[in-house]
Amino acid sequence: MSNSKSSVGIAVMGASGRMGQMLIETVDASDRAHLVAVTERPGHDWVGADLGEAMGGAASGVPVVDDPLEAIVKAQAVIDFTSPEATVAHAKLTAQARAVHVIGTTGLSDADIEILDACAHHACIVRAGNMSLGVNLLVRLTQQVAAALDADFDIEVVEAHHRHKVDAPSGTALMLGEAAARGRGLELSDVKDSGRDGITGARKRGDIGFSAIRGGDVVGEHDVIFAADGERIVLRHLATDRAIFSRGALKAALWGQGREPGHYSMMSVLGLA
Ligand SMILES: NC(=O)C1=CN([C@@H]2O[C@H](COP(=O)(O)OP(=O)(O)OC[C@H]3O[C@@H](n4cnc5c(N)ncnc54)[C@H](OP(=O)(O)O)[C@@H]3O)[C@@H](O)[C@H]2O)C=CC1
Ligand SMILES: O=C(O)C1=N[C@H](C(=O)O)C[C@H](O)C1
Repeated sequence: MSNSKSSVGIAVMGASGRMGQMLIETVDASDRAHLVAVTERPGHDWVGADLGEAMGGAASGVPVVDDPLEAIVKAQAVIDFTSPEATVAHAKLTAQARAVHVIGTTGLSDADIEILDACAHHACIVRAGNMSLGVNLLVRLTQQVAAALDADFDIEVVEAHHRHKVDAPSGTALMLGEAAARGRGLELSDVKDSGRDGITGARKRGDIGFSAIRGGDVVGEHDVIFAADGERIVLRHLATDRAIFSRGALKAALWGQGREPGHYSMMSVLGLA
């Protein structure tokens, strides 16, 4: 764990979560950042414990707190993979503290995103439904392929995740669908077809369909299918290790230092914008 003058102080929200624990490992292994604070939901078993001991190791000297403000005021960057409700509450505080807020949380509503837009007038927010290099490159490729093909090619986004995931379509699937719609010069909301069940009628030409599979420990799999008569193109990303997301999030936290307030995506961080 680095703690030199140039090292960036990071707060991780939702420390006990699948991503929370991965983020803590990634920050600990970095020579450009160090952990200054971690939070958990009020009432969680870990609150009040030493983080290292709560994770089953040696004492780390970092307590798990349930007051987000207590964590945010110590940090130069806040990394947040929690729930939509918690993330919106955290954004109001990071805006006041002028801390960089890296948001990986998915399932945010349009109203939530409007609040984040307002907070981004005061602080740098980097938000993406997927922080991996591979998926962000796939987003770019999806837009290009969609732009090259007409509506004779039906576009379907199929995603698979572990049994604990609570939102669908995944944040990544929505990024891919938005990229496909953009490639065709359309708004996704005008052509989105999600959650087919029962007598749905035939597929509408030009629609972008979404299907979600949930099971086991699947980290995250996404296919963008372009299906025409007689041929199919499939663009695919397979995540096998959550470290791809935490490495991306830490990169965003470092990129955000000294950055003008604004609501940025990983495309900017990765130089793909
Ligand atoms: N953008 C990306 O690259 C990625 C995004 N994600 C997204 O990140 C989010 C989290 O995923 P995952 O780690 O699998 O989920 P988990 O449920 O494992 O983790 C979420 C954690 O946040 C905690 N939490 C909830 N509310 C609060 C609060 N108010 N204050 C502090 N902590 C809180 C939860 O506690 P408790 O369980 O007690 O409620 C839990 O420990 C999801 O939205 C997921 O889709 C995931 C991977 C990659
Ligand atoms: O909940 C997850 O696990 C993941 N969520 C993100 C999403 O909704 O796309 C990113 C990744 O696929 C894992």
